[in-house]
Amino acid sequence: MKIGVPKEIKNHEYRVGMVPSAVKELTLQGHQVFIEQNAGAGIGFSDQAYIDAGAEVLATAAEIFAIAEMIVKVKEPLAVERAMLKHDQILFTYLHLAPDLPQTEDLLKSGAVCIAYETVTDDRGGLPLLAPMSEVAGRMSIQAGAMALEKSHGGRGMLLGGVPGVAPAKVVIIGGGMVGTNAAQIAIGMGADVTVVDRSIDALRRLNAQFGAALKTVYSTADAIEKLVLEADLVIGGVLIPGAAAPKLITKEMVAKMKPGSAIVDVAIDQGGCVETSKATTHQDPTYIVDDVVHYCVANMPGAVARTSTFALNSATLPYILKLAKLGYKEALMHDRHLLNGLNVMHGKLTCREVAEAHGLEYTPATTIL
Ligand SMILES: NC(=O)C1=CN([C@@H]2O[C@H](COP(=O)(O)OP(=O)(O)OC[C@H]3O[C@@H](n4cnc5c(N)ncnc54)[C@H](O)[C@@H]3O)[C@@H](O)[C@H]2O)C=CC1
Ligand SMILES: CC(=O)C(=O)O
Ligand SMILES: [Mg+2]
Repeated sequence: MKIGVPKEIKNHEYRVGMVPSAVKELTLQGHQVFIEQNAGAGIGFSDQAYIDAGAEVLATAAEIFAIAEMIVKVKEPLAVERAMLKHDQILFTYLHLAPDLPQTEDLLKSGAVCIAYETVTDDRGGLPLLAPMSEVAGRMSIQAGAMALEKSHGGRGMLLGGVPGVAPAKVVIIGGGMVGTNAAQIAIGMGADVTVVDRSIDALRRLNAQFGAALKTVYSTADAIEKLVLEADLVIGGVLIPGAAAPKLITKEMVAKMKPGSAIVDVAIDQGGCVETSKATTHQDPTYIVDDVVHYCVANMPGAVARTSTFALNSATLPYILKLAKLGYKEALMHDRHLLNGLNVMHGKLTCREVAEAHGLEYTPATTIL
């Protein structure tokens, strides 16, 4: 198969869809890989490293989209990229379609076969292609929150761990999955007073077993969230209903009643955010203030630590890339129900129920059109 890897163009996005060693796996199996010039340059992968792995370097994204049967990316395609997609071309990347109608409409129009990393599932009920980036973003969320609490960023001027004789900051994490668990690990490590809220008792049980008395766990209700958020110095938003727009668990009224100078890091912003006052920001200008509360809502957090993130992401995606390249999308999807869960759009039809519901569009079960 001909596989194309364009350079990412989102603000401060230095990740790349494939590292040179992954390219080599593909070329050793007889596939052709085309990579855009300088696609990995931001994180130390030279064009020569890709050539040595057997890839061909092309000067522009247009050439990559024109030649490739499968496009492998990291972030959702921006409008200029969407315009280059072709009927029956495979697009394998993060999509986050539920909060993004313009992208959904463009992908439907393209006729492409769009498989979203974030809705691919596994046998243990996990999301194996979201997990590595949630680990990164969960860990980063506490760094970002610690900065937001500094006076110069609009925060209350608090150190997360406090010091002897001064109490630590209160960190409340909404959602105890991958993001929440990794946020808890770092916040506990920094000495903060940490509480995780989840609606899954199993998630709370797992967290309790992992962190013991260092972590408080609370069952998620609107009342519990309100009480905790009003006492919090830092709130981390890490909830997810796979494929769907994030539920707005923190209302603008709650935000208005939060302590002045407190901070919210809404990691769930890629699915629209779980805080009513959240709107997506960029690494260039990551925070803004509403009602004296600092909001950090960067939708591509792992892009800031792009080298770590690219290795972590590509280790997870490579087996699926190899499978799609070897079998083609029809056979690969028909033989792997977990990969099939990743199929969001195909030949002008919406095949992800949650995305269809989010936009009030027609849902077509993938098995009826494959
Ligand atoms: N901004 C960024 O750069 C990044 C954002 N993310 C996003 O972070 C979010 C979380 O991802 P993961 O942790 O991997 O998901 P996950 O599926 O591992 O965890 C989500 C948790 O939310 C819980 N939950 C759902 N509804 C809830 C409710 N009403 N109250 C409390 N808890 C609730 C679930 O029970 C689950 O434990 C996703 O939207 C993901 O796309 C992930 C990576 C990077
Ligand atoms: C998952 C996601 O949105 C990211 O890694 O940027
Ligand atoms: Mg206030």
